Amino acid sequence: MALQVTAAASSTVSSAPLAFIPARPSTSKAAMDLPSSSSKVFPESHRWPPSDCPKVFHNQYIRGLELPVIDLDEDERVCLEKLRKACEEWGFFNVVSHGVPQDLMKSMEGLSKSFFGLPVESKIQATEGSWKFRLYESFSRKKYTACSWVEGLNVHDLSAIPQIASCAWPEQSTTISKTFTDYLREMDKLGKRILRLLVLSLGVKESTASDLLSGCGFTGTRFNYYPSCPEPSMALGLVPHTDPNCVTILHQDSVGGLQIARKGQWIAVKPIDNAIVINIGDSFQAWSNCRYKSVEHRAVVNSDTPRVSIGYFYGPVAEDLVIQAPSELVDGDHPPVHRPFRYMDYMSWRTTSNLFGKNAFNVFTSLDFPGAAAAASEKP
Ligand SMILES: O=C(O)CCC(=O)C(=O)O
Ligand SMILES: [Fe+2]
Repeated sequence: MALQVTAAASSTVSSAPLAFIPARPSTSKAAMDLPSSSSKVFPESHRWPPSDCPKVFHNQYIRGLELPVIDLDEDERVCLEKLRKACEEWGFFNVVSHGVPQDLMKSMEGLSKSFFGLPVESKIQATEGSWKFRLYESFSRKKYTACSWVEGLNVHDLSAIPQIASCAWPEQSTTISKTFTDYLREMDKLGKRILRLLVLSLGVKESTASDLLSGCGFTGTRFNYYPSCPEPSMALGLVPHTDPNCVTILHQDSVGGLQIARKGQWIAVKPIDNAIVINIGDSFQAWSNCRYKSVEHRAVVNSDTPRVSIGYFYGPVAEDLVIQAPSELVDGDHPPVHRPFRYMDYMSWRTTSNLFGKNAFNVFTSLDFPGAAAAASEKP
């Protein structure tokens, strides 16, 4: 059975398959290939096939195609209406008056830059264990032809904070642990607040959504560092993808590089001072019965200025939470689009599937899943 969402997603710009070559260099090989960011040599390991290369510059913003801005201090009814429109039309928006102290955001940005500025060996040493340090690699070695122009630090376990702080900044580890913890607490508060508003903006009562609201929390955070790149038009910072969780909170510096797929083109997102970018993840798309969609996005790089971004992923943490649209969102005009699923199963599927971009989600949640599973084992 053809899925509504599959059809919609296939019209996005990024559905063009990224070339598939199973063998990829190991992390250390990729690191060895990578020149220091000041070098003018572009390593072949990072050259993407022309069809995947970005044609829109990091700062090629289009007037009139800016992300909606939601002021969280506005009257709740007005805010919900704007939110609904932003989610239906974009799947991405900026929030202002979000309550996260500006100095905390700047401190975190500074810490992130300071961490990525450490020698490679120190970064690897400081992140052994539950921190996963990804060095110039694509999300999955199996899936992609080339490495991404990014260093990424993924954190799934908050108890690792003191370890990284004491390895990376032995002299100030207590203060730095506190900054990390305070920051993540603020992100958690914001994630909770946004998820509730999203539910209400769909006209669903909080009580109906209680399983979702109480079953979501921190599913991870990722620090991205994109060094300046001698050949940005042949490189990708992050490959096109959707986020699997419910709500992503993206804090970026002022350089620019985030691009989102919209109506067949890539739109460069202009950073706004003190604003935070929010996007809908796959799990919320499923819960909303596809009223709100997760949107493919990517990061491009530039030749002048390194960039940092910090993604905070808020989503299902309760193991027994089944992601399923509430009855208010299913009717004759809105038949069920996705099958119910558990987040952990979806995450396992993502790591083993060969599908790119949003296709992994579309196939995994399709209502005729057994047939779709066979399709997924084929090369895209
Ligand atoms: O750096 C960016 O702008 C995008 C980051 C992102 O999409 C992610 O970490 O999932
Ligand atoms: Fe993302």
